[in-house]
Amino acid sequence: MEIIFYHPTFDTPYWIAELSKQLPGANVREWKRGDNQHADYALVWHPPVEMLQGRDLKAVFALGAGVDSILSKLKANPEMLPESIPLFRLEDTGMGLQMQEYAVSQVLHWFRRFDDYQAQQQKSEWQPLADYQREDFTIGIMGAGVLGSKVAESLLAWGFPVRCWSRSHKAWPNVKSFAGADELGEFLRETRVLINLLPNTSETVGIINLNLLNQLQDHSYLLNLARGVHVVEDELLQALNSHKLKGAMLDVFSREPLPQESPLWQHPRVVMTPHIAAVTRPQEAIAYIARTITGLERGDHVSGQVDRQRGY
Ligand SMILES: NC(=O)C1=CN([C@@H]2O[C@H](COP(=O)(O)OP(=O)(O)OC[C@H]3O[C@@H](n4cnc5c(N)ncnc54)[C@H](O)[C@@H]3O)[C@@H](O)[C@H]2O)C=CC1
Ligand SMILES: O=C(O)C(=O)CO
Repeated sequence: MEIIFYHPTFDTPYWIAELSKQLPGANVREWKRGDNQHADYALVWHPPVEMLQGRDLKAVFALGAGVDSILSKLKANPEMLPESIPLFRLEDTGMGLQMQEYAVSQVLHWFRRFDDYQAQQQKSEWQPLADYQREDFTIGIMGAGVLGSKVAESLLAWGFPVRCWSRSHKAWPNVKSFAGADELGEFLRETRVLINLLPNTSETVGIINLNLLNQLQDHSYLLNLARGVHVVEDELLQALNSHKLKGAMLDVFSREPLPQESPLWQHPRVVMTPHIAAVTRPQEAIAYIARTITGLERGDHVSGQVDRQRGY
């Protein structure tokens, strides 16, 4: 079995060595420009079109959870990967735990009013504030998929009321489930902390706009862990400046790196990280890919296949 690997920044020799260990019958090689030799599987992130085009592959694996970048490249170059070749993505592989760490730490930061105490400290002000109550701190998770479910689990464990919104209803214990455009308003009405874990699709671009933010509880918070294009950044600033939103923590931006001139950098109630909420963990990802390839070779049903029509 022949496997080609391409990632612009990963430690390619490590990946090749580990994949070779876990798939003993496979010959794994780094794809380099000009390599037209046969391959059964391709493991990729931001692949050049010529890497995939015209190949008779059994499957392609995206080396991340979101497949928006590869699907947008496919839209511009449909011949890069015919529909008959399945595309897989990473399901969790250690990203769920990282999202839990991120979400829990920031929700607790807001809940314990550390943002207010930081602002007071800057004014040398010693002033205990009233506690927030959990019943006024409903967490609303948009995108109830692999990562959304992990985040919901972790916040339930801290005793917060949790609700989720997705395409179809979920039967998760102790989580109120809302689905589709018809139930979005009801989902938002009681949400105090909105956590975004939607995929980037034509239906979700710009979904977090002023109209949506205005439907949240007053003095709400936004945690964007998914993609920058979900948020209309000017409208987010309007919601912050009107104090409809008390704070926002953003891991992702419509342009990355965030341009120096963006007012988000300096906003006193915005905190940010440079797209690190959950990164691909090589060991877990390699184990998942090896397991999935083994399953595909046996003809088993395996999970993680992207529905290209749906866009995730
Ligand atoms: N910031 C970061 O470091 C990372 C960000 N991500 C982002 O997180 C996203 C989610 O990842 P997973 O949970 O693995 O995806 P998933 O595919 O398991 O879950 C997606 C969820 O969104 C819902 N959804 C999709 N379209 C919808 C629509 N139009 N209306 C309502 N609900 C809709 C689906 O029903 C599903 O519940 C990825 O697509 C990626 O963009 C993923 C990993 C790291
Ligand atoms: O896996 C993804 O989709 C990511 O955004 C990784 O940072």
